[in-house]
Amino acid sequence: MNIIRVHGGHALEGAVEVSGAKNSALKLMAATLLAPGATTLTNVPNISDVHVMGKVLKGLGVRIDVLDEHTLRIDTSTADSWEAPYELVAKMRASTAVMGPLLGRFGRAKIAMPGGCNLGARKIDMHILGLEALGVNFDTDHGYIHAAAPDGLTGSMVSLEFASVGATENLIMAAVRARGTTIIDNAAREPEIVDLANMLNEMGAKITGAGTPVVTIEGVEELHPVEHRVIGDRIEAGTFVVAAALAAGDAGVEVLGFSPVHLGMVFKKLELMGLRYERLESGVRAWRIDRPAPTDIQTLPFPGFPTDMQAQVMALAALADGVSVITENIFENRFMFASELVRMGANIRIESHHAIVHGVERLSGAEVVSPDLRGGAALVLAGLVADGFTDVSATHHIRRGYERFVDKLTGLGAKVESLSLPDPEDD
Ligand SMILES: CC(=O)N[C@H]1[C@@H](OP(=O)(O)OP(=O)(O)OC[C@H]2O[C@@H](n3ccc(=O)[nH]c3=O)[C@H](O)[C@@H]2O)O[C@H](CO)[C@@H](O)[C@@H]1O
Ligand SMILES: C=C(OP(=O)(O)O)C(=O)O
Repeated sequence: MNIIRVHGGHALEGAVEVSGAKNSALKLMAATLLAPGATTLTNVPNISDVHVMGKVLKGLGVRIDVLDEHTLRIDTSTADSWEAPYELVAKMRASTAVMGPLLGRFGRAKIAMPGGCNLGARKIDMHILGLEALGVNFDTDHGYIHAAAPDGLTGSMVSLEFASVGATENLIMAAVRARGTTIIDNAAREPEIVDLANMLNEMGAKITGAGTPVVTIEGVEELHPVEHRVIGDRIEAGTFVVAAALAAGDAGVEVLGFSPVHLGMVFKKLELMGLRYERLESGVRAWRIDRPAPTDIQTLPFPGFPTDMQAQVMALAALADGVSVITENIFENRFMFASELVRMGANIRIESHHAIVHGVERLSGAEVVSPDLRGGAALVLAGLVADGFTDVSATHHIRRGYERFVDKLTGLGAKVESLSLPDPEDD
């Protein structure tokens, strides 16, 4: 059993460089399918989700050369399959991001139905409705979605019921090769979507409005391979900013390699909780908050407060001087880590999609289970300031999205170790 053991009470100092954004890199990798030839992606995070997307692409006949730890040369000229199998989609839902590119390239895709995951049901009905508007027929059997556009894709007007990140991305990636113009209304505005549109435009696509609620895509005949740098990971950055808010020494901690503009609402809420920070050329320096003020947060699509930062900020609110209310509007199961935080002495009551967090003066180290990616990271953060040590298990969730998390924290002066312990189930 792999665990992360965190010894509380060690002040953080120095600088940490964040990796490329998981949620950008995965979609950029999928988008390379649209440009036959070799695209080079730099600043790719070395995380397990990227390895899964690599397997998905290889299964489609793509060749991937790892030029260095963060640089992938992805040659899609040999792609000859359009199937994303169950074993990979079940491991990582973002595998469904190949649907739009496969439709754009081959006019067909066979994708395992993703099913639910530990964050909730996570349907893909909006992806399907949007692609149907572009002329795609869907059929499902034996757990697979068969998508086909026998007459090619045709540009259309698509209004999304909700600003879904994945649906917006799949639609953009299909529409770049459609005949005519596609307009996506109520599109998601996340920075990773802007990164995707930027790369596609470098490849020869004609996309305007990415980062706004109305994205217009004029279809083109072909796209060509490029070299593109993945943007810095705003969620990894936000995680380290919360680490600083909990545990930085007097000199503060520098979090580098991302754009603070991508975390506007997170900084606004953290400032109201007492965070002091200064902008640097490629990041921020942040200081510890002596005793955080309580907060009132609701997760929303960008530029609202990101659901992917909710758990980390709840770990901070657990130590606030008062009662915080945190409302989760995006994923129904995203409070699972709260009961683990309660094992560490937090006082949290969940009422439907609201968490009422009564701040306590101290947390105490305990054995806890990482229920998902961000919940796991939040438990490690809580361990930084808990009395004694905290053992966080199910660390594979954390490796999905954090490159060398333990090393980066250790580099800041935290006492954190990766350990392999005998599994109690084996006794
Ligand atoms: C790999 C990746 O980029 N993941 C991010 C992406 O996930 P993802 O792209 O899956 O998130 P969406 O924005 O699509 O989902 C938002 C909500 O809409 C629902 N929904 C979505 C599509 C659909 O067809 N039908 C439907 O009901 C989902 O179940 C969820 O409740 O955006 C989320 C919201 O910012 C982030 O938390 C994830 O980190
Ligand atoms: C929810 C997340 O990712 P995914 O959509 O890949 O599950 C996340 O990055 O916090």
